[in-house]
Amino acid sequence: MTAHAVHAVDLTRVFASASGTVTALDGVSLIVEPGEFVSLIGPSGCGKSTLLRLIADLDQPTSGTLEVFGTSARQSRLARSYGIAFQQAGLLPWRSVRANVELPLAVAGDGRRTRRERADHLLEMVGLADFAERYPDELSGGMQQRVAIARSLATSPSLLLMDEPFGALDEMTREHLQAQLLRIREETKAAVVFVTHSVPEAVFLSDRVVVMSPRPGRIREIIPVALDRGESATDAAAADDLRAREDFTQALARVRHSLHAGESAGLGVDVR
Ligand SMILES: Nc1ncnc2c1ncn2[C@@H]1O[C@H](COP(=O)(O)OP(=O)(O)OP(=O)(O)O)[C@@H](O)[C@H]1O
Repeated sequence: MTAHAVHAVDLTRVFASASGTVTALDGVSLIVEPGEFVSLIGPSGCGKSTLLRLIADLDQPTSGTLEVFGTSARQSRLARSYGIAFQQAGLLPWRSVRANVELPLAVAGDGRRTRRERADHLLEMVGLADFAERYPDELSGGMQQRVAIARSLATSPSLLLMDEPFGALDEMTREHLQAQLLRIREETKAAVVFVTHSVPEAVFLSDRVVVMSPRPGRIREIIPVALDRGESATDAAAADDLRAREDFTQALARVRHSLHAGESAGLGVDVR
């Protein structure tokens, strides 16, 4: 039997601070299957980033168990099973675009030629082949984010962890990158855990939307999204059609309803 991409059971994370303790996650259980796209959505402070950081082994749970591809999060990190992209692209300004994408491969000890071939392939994939020699501050925000996504794919991860990667971008760029992400995911077959504040973004991208609630951070509901996305990954008109379709707007309504089910829900969430 193939291992789950992510298998979290009863995860709790309590932070101690001068003003008391904060239960960022309380009894969170979640399975993400290989190749599955799962979004985490919920009001500010409901623990989305905390959950992502635990999966990435950037933080440790207070209690509960967590496996990534059948091993500990730490082993999975060491095996380079996942790539990470955050809201800020986090590129190194003194390295060219290509050198930024090559960085994880350089860290892993890959040779110069392998690195270059892989980086050029990934830049092609995100539509930036002509910008390999440029430097990050010569690129727009959307282009920088595409470089960050290319970099997160450098080691061919089976899991992508993305924390609001399009959060700082304008609506047009955002929708364009959502389509690119759909296509990249089709090509790489990677599982994705994707944190967002946008209901339409979550519905457009996900196989399942995990709705979370705060204080303490819990999973309120997991909503399956069964949409035939057709050519949306490659055809902007098809993506527009999808966003106007009744099954799409019904899925939006379903997620919004779940978000609003709690008294404090809706805060910090884009429910347009
Ligand atoms: N290192 C930390 N020390 C203390 N408290 C923390 C720490 N990290 C997170 N928290 C608290 O844990 C809770 C969950 O935070 P988290 O960042 O996971 O929420 P989030 O859902 O990602 O929020 P947002 O949507 O605003 O990014 C919050 O109350 C936050 O203040």
